[in-house]
Amino acid sequence: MTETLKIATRKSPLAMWQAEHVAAELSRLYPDLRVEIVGMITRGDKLLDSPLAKIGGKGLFVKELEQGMLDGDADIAVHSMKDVPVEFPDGLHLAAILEREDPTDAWVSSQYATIDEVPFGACIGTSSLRRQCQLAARRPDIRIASLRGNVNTRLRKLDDGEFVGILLASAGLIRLELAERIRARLSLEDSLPAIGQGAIGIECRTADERVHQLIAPLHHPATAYCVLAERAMNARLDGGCQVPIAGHAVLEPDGQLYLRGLVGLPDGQLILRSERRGDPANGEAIGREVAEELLAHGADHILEAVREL
Ligand SMILES: NCc1[nH]cc(CCC(=O)O)c1CC(=O)O
Repeated sequence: MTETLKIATRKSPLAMWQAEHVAAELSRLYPDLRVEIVGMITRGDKLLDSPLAKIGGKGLFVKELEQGMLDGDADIAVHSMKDVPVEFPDGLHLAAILEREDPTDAWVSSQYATIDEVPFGACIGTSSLRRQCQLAARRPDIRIASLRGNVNTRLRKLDDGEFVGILLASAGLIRLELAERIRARLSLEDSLPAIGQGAIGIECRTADERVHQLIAPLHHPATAYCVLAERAMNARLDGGCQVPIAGHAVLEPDGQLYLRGLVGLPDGQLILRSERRGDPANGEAIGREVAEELLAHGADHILEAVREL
């Protein structure tokens, strides 16, 4: 009998692309394996227009996929690491992290090549408090309007003329072959990315040895060191829901892991930053240290204030 592996995924175009990417990699590695994609509609997809922070955060996009794996309807779930909650349910874990795509935030606009060219008081679309906070710090005059929906919906709202430009993850645009819409990639100094941005993760049953062996070659250790450091920082900050937290790690040419973290007020009036370098093997400790320093400078007060908004 042919061996089968079932991939659970959300049905948004980006999620489907990511699941198909993993399916293609697995088929290339194992020509005899039958790979099936099981598209699921999550509560988060149904509630796309409500403020996510108020209805339970990002976990809403993964619960159905996790139940599918626990019930045996699927073997793995493919996620954007940015959207994977800190905790996993009993019986499931994160088993592989793929090589990271461009981690930057992208400026998308038909009118202005850079944000610096945007006229005083114009309106830019983003629903990310993290992007909003860093943008407002640079350009306090700019009006920021909420922008929800999948990548294609957001681009349509831009084209409808609601905004002079919008901010999106470069990785999503590149994967959907929309890279030509990127007018500028924001530097890590101007817009520190979200934890896990640009990386894809594979979740599976903790006890499933067969699946672990199948997906092991997709794991990219350098990306994993960085993403696990970012996630350790996020876990210590308790940044589960939609909060203005940024964190990005890189491996430097000398082999050191370099993690930068940021917590800010959504209006950009206050931004706390911290950074650390160290051995990638200690990435999670580095993440906790960056979080501790942010907390020592008052990050907990910022996060508490934001949760009450
Ligand atoms: N929050 C939705 C989401 N989750 C992952 C990506 C982009 C791809 C990635 O970061 O891996 C996006 C879209 C966006 O923020 O523009």
